[in-house]
Amino acid sequence: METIERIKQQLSENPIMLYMKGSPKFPSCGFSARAVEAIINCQVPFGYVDILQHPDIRAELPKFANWPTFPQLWVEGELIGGCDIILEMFQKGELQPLLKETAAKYADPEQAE
Ligand SMILES: N[C@@H](CCC(=O)N[C@@H](CS)C(=O)NCC(=O)O)C(=O)O
Ligand code: FES
Repeated sequence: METIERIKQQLSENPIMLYMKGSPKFPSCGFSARAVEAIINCQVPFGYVDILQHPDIRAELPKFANWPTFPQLWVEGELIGGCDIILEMFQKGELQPLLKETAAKYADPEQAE
C-alpha cells in the first residue's frame, strides 16, 4: 500500500492518533514525551505510530499534514497540532474534553458498563 494510503487508513481506524518519536512508554524525544504525557493524562484510548520505525511515514506525513514536525496529534482525521499546541490545550483544560468526547463517540458499546 502506498504510504499516503496507509496514513489515511491509520487515521480512519484511530479517532485519536499520535505520530511520535518512540513509543508512549519509551518516547525518543522530549517533544514526543511531553505530548504523550498530556494525552495519557486524559485517560483515553489512542493509537500511535513510532515514526522512527517508519521512515516513509516520517517523510510523507509532514507534506500531507502541511505540518513539518513531530509529534502530531490527529483527532477524527484532523490535525490538532504538535507539542506546543497539545500542551497549551492541556493547560487550558481543552485537551481532556476534546479527547474524552471523541473517545466516548467511538467507544465500543459492548464494553460499556
Ligand atoms: N515546536 C514543535 C516541536 C517539535 C519539533 O521541533 N520536532 C522536530 C524535532 S523532534 C521534528 O519533528 N523534526 C522533523 C523530523 O525529525 O522528522 C511542536 O510544537 O511540536
Ligand atoms: S529528536 Fe531531537 S529534538 Fe526531537
